[in-house]
Amino acid sequence: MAELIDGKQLAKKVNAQTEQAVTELKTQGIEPKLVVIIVGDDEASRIYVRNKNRKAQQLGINSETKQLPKDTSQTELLKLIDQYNQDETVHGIMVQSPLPSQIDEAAVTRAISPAKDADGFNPENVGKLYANSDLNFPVSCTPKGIMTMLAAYDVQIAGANAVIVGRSNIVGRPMAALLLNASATVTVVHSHTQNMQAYTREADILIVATGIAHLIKGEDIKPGATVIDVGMNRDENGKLTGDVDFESASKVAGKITPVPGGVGPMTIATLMQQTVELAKWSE
Ligand SMILES: Nc1nc(=O)c2c([nH]1)NC[C@@H]1CN(c3ccc(C(=O)N[C@@H](CCC(=O)O)C(=O)O)cc3)C=[N+]21
Repeated sequence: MAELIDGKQLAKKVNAQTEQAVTELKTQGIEPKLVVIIVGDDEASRIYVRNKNRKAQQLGINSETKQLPKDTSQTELLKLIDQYNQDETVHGIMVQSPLPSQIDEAAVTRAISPAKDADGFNPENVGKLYANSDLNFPVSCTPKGIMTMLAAYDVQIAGANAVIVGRSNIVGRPMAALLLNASATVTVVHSHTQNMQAYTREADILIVATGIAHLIKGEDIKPGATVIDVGMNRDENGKLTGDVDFESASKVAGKITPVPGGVGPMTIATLMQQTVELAKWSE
């Protein structure tokens, strides 16, 4: 049986470090502040945002949620973002997905100041990630949190075959860049890939981020591989399940993340960590 990569437990450790960093910043007169903007009333979004606020409060991070009506225009949203860009008490800004159809997500990511980009989605920061910059800059929290998980569980990255299933801007692409920067041999497979299993079966590190429940089964995994499941799918009963069939996969993998209790808690912990980093870098 595979070793469990316990995201919930690791998130606690990361959060404890963040809390410590917040205490230190406050002695220098800096109070880290995160602003979360929600447009509309998506049920899942509200739950995530409530969890984020609770976590921020626990760690001493000042968090403000700005709830906007679902018919908010793009112009109004961009104007609000600009106000937060100018506000010196704000260190991190994020706009929760999904957004209503009248709003262009790419325009929103461009509008958030790169120095306050809590999600790391601004193209300037994405460019630094791809260029393997050694400057300080924020990175998408889910893949950044996964790198923390791999390090904490002593997963060898340099020279490993890393296969990423999914090519989203939020997970697949930045994950590929981070692993390449850490000297893995990186392959990205996606919906147009022919014979996906031929790739996944060669992966020493397999990251699955597709939104397709149970896409990856034990037979698709190289024995002993590290399997990271980014999926967050709700089944008919509202139960959370990943993109990996944990039952069969955990018999083949060497290390594996559960859902829930894997990548999810690390995403939030990384968002908190990154907010504090943004505050630190703003000095
Ligand atoms: N701009 C933006 N940035 C985001 O980072 C972002 C977003 N929009 N929109 C929505 C998604 C989703 N997301 C999650 C984070 C943590 C859990 C999480 O902690 N999940 C727990 C359990 C949750 C449960 O049981 O419902 C777990 O996996 O153990 C889930 C989902 C961040 N997102």
